Amino acid sequence: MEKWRYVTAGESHGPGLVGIVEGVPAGIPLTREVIDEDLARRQKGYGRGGRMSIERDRVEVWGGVRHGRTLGSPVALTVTNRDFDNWRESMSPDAGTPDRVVTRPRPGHADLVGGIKYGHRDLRNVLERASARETTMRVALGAVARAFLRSLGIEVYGHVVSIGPVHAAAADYTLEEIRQAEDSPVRVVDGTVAQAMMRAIDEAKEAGDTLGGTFEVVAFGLPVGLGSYVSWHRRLEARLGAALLSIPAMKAVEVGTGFDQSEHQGSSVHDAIWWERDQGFSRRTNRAGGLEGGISTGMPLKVRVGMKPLSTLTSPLGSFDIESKEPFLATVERSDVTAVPAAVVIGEAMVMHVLADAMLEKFGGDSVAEIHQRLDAWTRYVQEF
Ligand SMILES: Cc1cc2nc3c(=O)[nH]c(=O)nc-3n(C[C@H](O)[C@H](O)[C@H](O)COP(=O)(O)O)c2cc1C
Ligand SMILES: C=C(O[C@@H]1CC(C(=O)O)=C[C@@H](OP(=O)(O)O)[C@H]1O)C(=O)O
Repeated sequence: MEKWRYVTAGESHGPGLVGIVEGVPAGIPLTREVIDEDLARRQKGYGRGGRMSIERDRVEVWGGVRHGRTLGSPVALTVTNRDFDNWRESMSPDAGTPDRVVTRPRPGHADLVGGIKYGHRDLRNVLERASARETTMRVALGAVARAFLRSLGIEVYGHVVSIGPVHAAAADYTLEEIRQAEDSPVRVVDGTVAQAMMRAIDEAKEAGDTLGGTFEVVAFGLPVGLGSYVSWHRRLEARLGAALLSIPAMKAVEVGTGFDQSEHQGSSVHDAIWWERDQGFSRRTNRAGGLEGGISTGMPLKVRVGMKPLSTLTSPLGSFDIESKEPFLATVERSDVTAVPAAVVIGEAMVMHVLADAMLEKFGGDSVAEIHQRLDAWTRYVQEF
């Protein structure tokens, strides 16, 4: 069973989002400011639509934290949807006749298949939860995982690699370099491509279209030995892949130089093993992206994610009304043009949930101090292996 378990609830235009994470060790330094920082990071990014100027995501802590430290009990969080003020009637939980009924499914969104699956003839009942608004709470809970991992010397950050056709140069960035992407409106480390990315976003907007892209998430400071090859569901890349593909609009995950590896010979792909008396075993390259046999190697863990262009287009695409069965051209009032910079922060959160779980699985413990002791003993063992 998973050691780090979390659940979220809440609709996009309802009162807000709720989340609980269970399995959080005691003694982790955690404040509202730390969580709000990641929530604010998720709201940023050139190409977001009107909704982000309405929301000012701030967390409320309902349990699990006292005087800036976790208690070992479940951590319970909420975030208010400010937009709910404009939707009070439509989103009321009380009995009544729904207004603002949606009968025109957007190609590429969950509207049609969700309606068929759940028997909803008002497709608002689908889009309210399929919306990526829900990822706000994954990021809030992910900030709890960040605080836990940070207390053990692990840092997880990401950056945009491409938006539409515009690619940043490939590089093995340090943590400090990746953190600099925060100053970029498109969350890109390579500042030389930022303008071209923003131009591509402007052009897509002008054309009533949308753009996808790719981003990278890197975890620094991981010990050797998280995950396992012994069963399919314990392989760390399988767990990371599932977590990352669970983010709306994510369609591809690559570990290390994954796709490129398939085109080269083994001798130029695998990372040679090195040994030194003081340091023990290490690698001088990291094409594997920090994983071998589903187990962390101690090198930075690197995953890349491919995001599709958003489906709500202002330039219309063909669809049929589910009531009248009349064809129509799907159009909208409000949507993001691209959300790749925001998706980076959601990707970080999903990686951190997986890593928090893997750390608990390997090192157990009810308090951070206890886990620290086990991690230190393990690190000594690995050095001497
Ligand atoms: C941060 C973020 C923002 C998004 N914003 C929009 C949006 O404004 N309009 C839209 O149509 N889809 C948006 N999406 C994508 C949809 O939520 C997603 O396409 C939909 O849930 C269907 O799921 P699928 O694409 O995985 O099949 C966004 C996704 C993310 C991660
Ligand atoms: C609200 C968020 O993203 C939303 C995700 C989304 C979608 O269809 O996924 C559609 C848009 O919402 P709306 O229809 O209200 O304009 C985005 O703004 C958020 O990220 O917090």
